[in-house]
Amino acid sequence: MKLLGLTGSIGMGKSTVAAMFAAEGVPVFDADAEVHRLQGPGGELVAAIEELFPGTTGADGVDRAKLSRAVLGDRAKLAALEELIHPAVGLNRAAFLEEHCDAPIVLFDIPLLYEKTGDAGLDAVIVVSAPPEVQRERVLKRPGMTAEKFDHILALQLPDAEKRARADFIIDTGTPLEATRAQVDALVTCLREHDVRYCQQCVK
Ligand SMILES: CC(C)(COP(=O)(O)OP(=O)(O)OC[C@H]1O[C@@H](n2cnc3c(N)ncnc32)[C@H](O)[C@@H]1O)[C@@H](O)C(=O)NCCC(=O)NCCS
Ligand SMILES: Nc1ncnc2c1ncn2[C@@H]1O[C@H](COP(=O)(O)OP(=O)(O)OP(=O)(O)O)[C@@H](O)[C@H]1O
Repeated sequence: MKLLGLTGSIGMGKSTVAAMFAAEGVPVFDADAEVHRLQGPGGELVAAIEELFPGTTGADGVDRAKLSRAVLGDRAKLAALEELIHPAVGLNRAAFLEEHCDAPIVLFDIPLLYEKTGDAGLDAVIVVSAPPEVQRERVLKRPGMTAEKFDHILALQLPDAEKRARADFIIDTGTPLEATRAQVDALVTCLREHDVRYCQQCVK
C-alpha cells in the first residue's frame, strides 16, 4: 500500500484535487472534513471549544465565523485550538487507515501537513499549487473572506515556494480543471503500477 499526503496553501485546490483522486477510486481521508465533524452539531469537541472560547458555539455546534475571529489574530489562542483539534484528527486518521488497509493507494488530504503534521510515514507528498494571483482571486471570492483574513492565513502557512521545493509531486491547479484531472489520472495510473521514484521520473 502507498500512503500519499496531499497538501497546499489556502485556496490552492486541495479539496478539488482530492475529489479527483476519489473519483479515480482512491480512498481519501479529509482532515478538514474531520475538523468540521468534530466542531459540528453534536461534535465531540464542541463543549471543550466553548470552555476555551466562550460564546463561539451554539445549537449547531461551533460558529466558525466567531471562532475564527476569536483565534486568528492571537497565536496563543490558535495554538490552544490546534492542541485540542489535531490529536482528535490523528485518531480518526488511524481508524481510516485500518478501514482501508487493502487499498493499493490511499490519500490523506492534510492542509497543514508541512506546518504541523509532518510527512513521517508517508510514501510521497503531493502539493497543489497555482500562481499567487490565481490563488488570491479564488479565495477573495469566498463568502466572508476579506483581504486582511486572507493575508493573515497566508502568513500562518509555509510559503507555496517552500512547499513546492519539498514536494515529491506537484499538481498544477492554475490550469483548467480538465488539465488538472489529467495530471491526477496520470499519477494514479503510474502509482498503481510503479514505485514513487519511477513515477517522479515518468509522470509529467
Ligand atoms: C480557524 C477556523 C475556525 C477558521 O474557520 P473558517 O471556516 O473561517 O476557515 P477554514 O477552516 O475554511 O480555513 C481557511 C484556511 O485557513 C487554513 N487554516 C485553518 N486553520 C489553520 C491553522 N491553524 N494554521 C494555518 N492555517 C489554517 C485552512 O487550511 C484554510 O486554508 C478553522 O479553520 C479551525 O478550526 N482551525 C483549527 C483547526 C485546523 O488547524 N484546521 C486546519 C487543518 S485540519
Ligand atoms: N485546475 C483547478 N484545480 C483545482 N481547483 C480549481 C482549478 N480551476 C479552478 N479551481 C477552483 O479553485 C477553487 C479551489 O478551492 P478548494 O476548496 O479546492 O481549495 P482548498 O485548497 O481545498 O482550500 P482551503 O485551503 O481553503 O481549504 C475551487 O473553487 C475550484 O473549482
